[in-house]
Amino acid sequence: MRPRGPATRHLIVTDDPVLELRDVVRDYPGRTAVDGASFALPSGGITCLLGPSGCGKSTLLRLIAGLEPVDAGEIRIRGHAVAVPGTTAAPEHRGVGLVFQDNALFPHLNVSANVGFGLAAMAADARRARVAALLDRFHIAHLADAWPHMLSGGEQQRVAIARALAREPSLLLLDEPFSGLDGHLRGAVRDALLADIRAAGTSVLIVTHDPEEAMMIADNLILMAAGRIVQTGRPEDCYHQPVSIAAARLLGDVAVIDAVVTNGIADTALGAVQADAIPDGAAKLAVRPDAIVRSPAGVAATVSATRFAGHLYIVEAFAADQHFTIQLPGKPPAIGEQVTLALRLDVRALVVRDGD
Ligand SMILES: Nc1ncnc2c1ncn2[C@@H]1O[C@H](COP(=O)(O)OP(=O)(O)OP(=O)(O)O)[C@@H](O)[C@H]1O
Repeated sequence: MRPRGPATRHLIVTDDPVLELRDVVRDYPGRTAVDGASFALPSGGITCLLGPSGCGKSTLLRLIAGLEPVDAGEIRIRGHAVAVPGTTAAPEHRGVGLVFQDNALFPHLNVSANVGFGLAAMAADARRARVAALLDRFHIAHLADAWPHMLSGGEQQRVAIARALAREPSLLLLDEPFSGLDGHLRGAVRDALLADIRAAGTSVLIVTHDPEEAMMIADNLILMAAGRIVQTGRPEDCYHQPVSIAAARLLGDVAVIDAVVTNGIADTALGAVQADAIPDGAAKLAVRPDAIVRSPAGVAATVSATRFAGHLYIVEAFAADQHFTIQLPGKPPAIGEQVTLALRLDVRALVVRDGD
């Protein structure tokens, strides 16, 4: 097990959080899957938990759902402690709804019975009304009497989400809910489903490893790497103001440029930027690829490769012994051609001390 670092608290919104994790740890033999996770989730809205494969996202979701115990720390839902070491409230007592990738409907129950499954304690009339309202909300009323094996993947998903919302949970947990959707329909199907989920007013935590999707659908992001929460916040803030180069990489391509900091200015081959609070000496500048542009007053660079990426070209170039990957719209330069490159004047850059 790794020594634990100092706990960092990530709070997206502090008042009335639906979910709060404090220094949560989950150890498996030989590895710590969740390593001191702390964050709070606001009531309402969609939050995406994003990170590369194996970083601990599903484990964290299982801890929140109550399918596994925590080894250290605490989980609170609507202010109630539901997990501390040695005590794990059962999933059905947490007020969370959970939908896994495979949707896992009960094969021997029709759609209505699947959706109403958790409502056995309700009077029959009230149960029928709740189920009917959910079938309407998720546009599956016409499938009320169908069996799970008769449904498409998208229909099964709607049934699974309606079922998870039947008991009006405080929090809906979705594990990679869109991974099974077909490419060109994916966006439309996803957006329609999310609109229906938003209309239900439940707070939603979605696990995904797709950064573009996460930024598109989330009100807030939780970025995770190697068992740790590395940053939380609004997608725009996480994208433009990453806390580290590793955090920046979780959301997309990053160009890392050598810099030398002197008196709060980081100087690079492509221009200088402000670098307050960074000590003098060698540093790295991290920018999004669109922050490097062709400019007549720029530094001469030699193009070594170009790749077509649909709406733009990815161009590799060398200047001052450094390699740059940039994005250019329109006709690309030829291999071997000289281009002049500079940092965009309004560049938003992360400057870190070399080695950080
Ligand atoms: N029950 C378990 N026993 C032992 N190790 C486990 C167990 N479950 C997960 N792990 C390990 O813990 C780490 C985190 O796994 P987890 O499934 O939470 O990651 P993930 O981010 O959800 O990955 P993916 O995106 O690939 O689903 C992985 O290295 C995994 O092999």
